[in-house]
Amino acid sequence: MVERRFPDGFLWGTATAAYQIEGAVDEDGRGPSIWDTFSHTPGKTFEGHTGDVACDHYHRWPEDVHLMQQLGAPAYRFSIAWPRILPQGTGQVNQRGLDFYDRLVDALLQAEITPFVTLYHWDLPQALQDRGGWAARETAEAFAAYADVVARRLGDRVKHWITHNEPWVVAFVGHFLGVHAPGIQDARIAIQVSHHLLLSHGHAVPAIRAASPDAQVGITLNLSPVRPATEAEEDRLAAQRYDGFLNRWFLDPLFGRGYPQDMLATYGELAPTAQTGDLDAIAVPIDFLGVNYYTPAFVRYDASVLNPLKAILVPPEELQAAGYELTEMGWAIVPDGLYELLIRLQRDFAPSTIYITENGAAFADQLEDGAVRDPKRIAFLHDHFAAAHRALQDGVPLRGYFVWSLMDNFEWAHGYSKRFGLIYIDYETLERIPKESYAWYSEVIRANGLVQ
Ligand SMILES: CO[C@H](O)c1c[n+]2c([nH]1)[C@H](O)[C@@H](O)[C@H](O)[C@H]2CO
Repeated sequence: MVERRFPDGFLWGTATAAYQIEGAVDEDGRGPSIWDTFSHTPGKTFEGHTGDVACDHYHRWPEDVHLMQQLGAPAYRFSIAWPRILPQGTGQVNQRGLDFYDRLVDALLQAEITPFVTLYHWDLPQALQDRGGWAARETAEAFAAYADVVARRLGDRVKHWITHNEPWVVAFVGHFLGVHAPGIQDARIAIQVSHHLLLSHGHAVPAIRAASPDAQVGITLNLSPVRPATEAEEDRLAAQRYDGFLNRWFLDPLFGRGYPQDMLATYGELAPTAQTGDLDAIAVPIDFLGVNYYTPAFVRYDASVLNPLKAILVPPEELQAAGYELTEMGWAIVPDGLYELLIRLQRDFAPSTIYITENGAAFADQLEDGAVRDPKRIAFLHDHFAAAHRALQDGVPLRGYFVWSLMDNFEWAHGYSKRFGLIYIDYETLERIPKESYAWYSEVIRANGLVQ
């Protein structure tokens, strides 16, 4: 008996990203990306892992589409590798790169799977980085030109487009913390990068719409409810600043409100340089908001003068001591955080449509007697699906849910040490082994709801 039934036509899916699964980094004319450079730089990734082979999806995609078909998920979110399409970032188009995605899209449609295409999931062509990368305004234009090339080739069949995956991570993990490519540690550059990413989104949307009639176009943000560590005034104010840093800095301009005044004041002379018309371009109406949710942000005041935010995240061990169960990433498991986030988005921004474009968890999956029993992932997904269902009942326009991830893959700086997949990858043989959660999710999709 289905206790929590989702609306008819609800788009259940899975998600991946090019650099994390494809491999074949030197094949068919692909150029190097900043993640090729970064992962090959000693000390940057777990045990020097790279995406050179990854899951070899570039060659094994027919098997992977078959596994999606067997799962029964009606949608699949994947990203296109800019360096396969424009190896130098601009200029000469690599037709063999377009051909790969053309074949993949046709196979998905043949399998009655709706493709959701992410145009940028962090693998900037190295040639563009050599010309300033996202810190250079020209890269925003290069992105719009890349989007145009891809949409012209696939736009007759791809009708769901995501310009960017998580501009906050690209800007602040890649250019402030420096633990993602390109490994820059500069707050001013990071804030300027966030502006150029949003600007590139604003210029890409009209290009996609022109080349892909009646398409739905959106952007995916990593968003979290922000919870103060204590009710102390300084912690509550720190949480407010962190909410501006993580959430409102992107949501406000995308929904036509410009950059939040409190954050411009907090950033002071670190604030981005914008040109006339930039904010109007960024505020181009979108058809949906993609939400990546994994865990709330628990925040406390930090007096360090080197930290303009004066707010830091509570460390995982403290959360564990406070009773939270953690995933292998050290992220607290808080399904209600998803409900809280969705209700807030509906209340404060009222997007016409929301897709959860990523939600999932890494656990210490073990292959035993040819099987992978992952009850923690089943419990994680069950409880987050239930939270999404509650939000739907409270009026949130949620139209789909993409589990991260279809298969274990290259988890950025963690390399292959963290497993998020519904399908286990044996990295020795590249064999695909569906986990118990794969069968469980298949049942949820078939029932279009939770059965208990
Ligand atoms: C706080 O988590 C982030 O929102 C986030 C988590 N994740 C992501 N963003 C990225 O979009 C994926 O490429 C990662 O593989 C995935 C799992 O780490």
